[in-house]
Amino acid sequence: MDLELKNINVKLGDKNIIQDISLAVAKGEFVGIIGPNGSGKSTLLRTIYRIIQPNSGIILLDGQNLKDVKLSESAKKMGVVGQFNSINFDFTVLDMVMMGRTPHKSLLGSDTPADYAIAMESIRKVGMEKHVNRSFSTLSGGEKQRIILARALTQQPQLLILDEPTNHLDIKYQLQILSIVKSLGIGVLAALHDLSLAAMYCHRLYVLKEGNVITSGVPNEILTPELVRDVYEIECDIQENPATGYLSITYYPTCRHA
Ligand SMILES: Nc1ncnc2c1ncn2[C@@H]1O[C@H](COP(=O)(O)OP(=O)(O)OP(=O)(O)O)[C@@H](O)[C@H]1O
Repeated sequence: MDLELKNINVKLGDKNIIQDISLAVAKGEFVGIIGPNGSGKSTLLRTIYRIIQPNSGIILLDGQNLKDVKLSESAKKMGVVGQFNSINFDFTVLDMVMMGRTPHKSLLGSDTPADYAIAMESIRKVGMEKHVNRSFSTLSGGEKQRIILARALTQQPQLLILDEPTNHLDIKYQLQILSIVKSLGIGVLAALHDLSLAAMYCHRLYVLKEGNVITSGVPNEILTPELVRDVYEIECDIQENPATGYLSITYYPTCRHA
């Protein structure tokens, strides 16, 4: 499943938040969106998963205008891990993950053993199998994040939209979650804050500043100290590790400590 955005504009209140953004995610491609706080990453993703209506522009899902696709149909195809996952009811971990099957069911459809098997496999993938009967609300922030990802995996989506999926996670789970997502081999569009991880996992990056894409391309080609200075207003050094090929980024403090 591929995703294409053509000239998307989003205005919230009296402010143009997203300005004429075009981007594409091909089948099997892991695409990152980076940019400073308030640059419009979440707004763009929320527009794609239909919480926000664009003021103009077209979103195509496998060539079909998203406006013409029923919400229930796009929910089958698009899995979402959003930024805030507060819930008002107390569910068990298993209940929470089983919700991922909902788009695939008819109104009164009941859960089948196959649904449970898919949910358990997703819980195992995120390393939470010991906690299936726990109350979701008692989990730590990172554990909740892993369960929300397991719910999205249970949906068996063809496209995943992730808004800072590694928020709250320790480094082991940051690497694990991004590796799991990449191994799915489906299209992924993820807003990421950590530039080293973005460079390590993403096939391509779009760089947002004040609601505009200022550049896009292969991480090792576009991530330069000049770009980081322009976008984040900080100095850094970027080297490619000759052994791994991964980028190593050293940030310089904005003021020296005594
Ligand atoms: N409903 C709204 N009304 C007015 N402005 C809004 C609204 N929602 C978001 N904004 C503004 O839009 C801008 C972009 O916000 P957004 O959350 O998309 O940024 P972001 O790049 O995801 O930021 P962060 O890295 O901090 O999560 C911000 O200036 C924010 O204050």
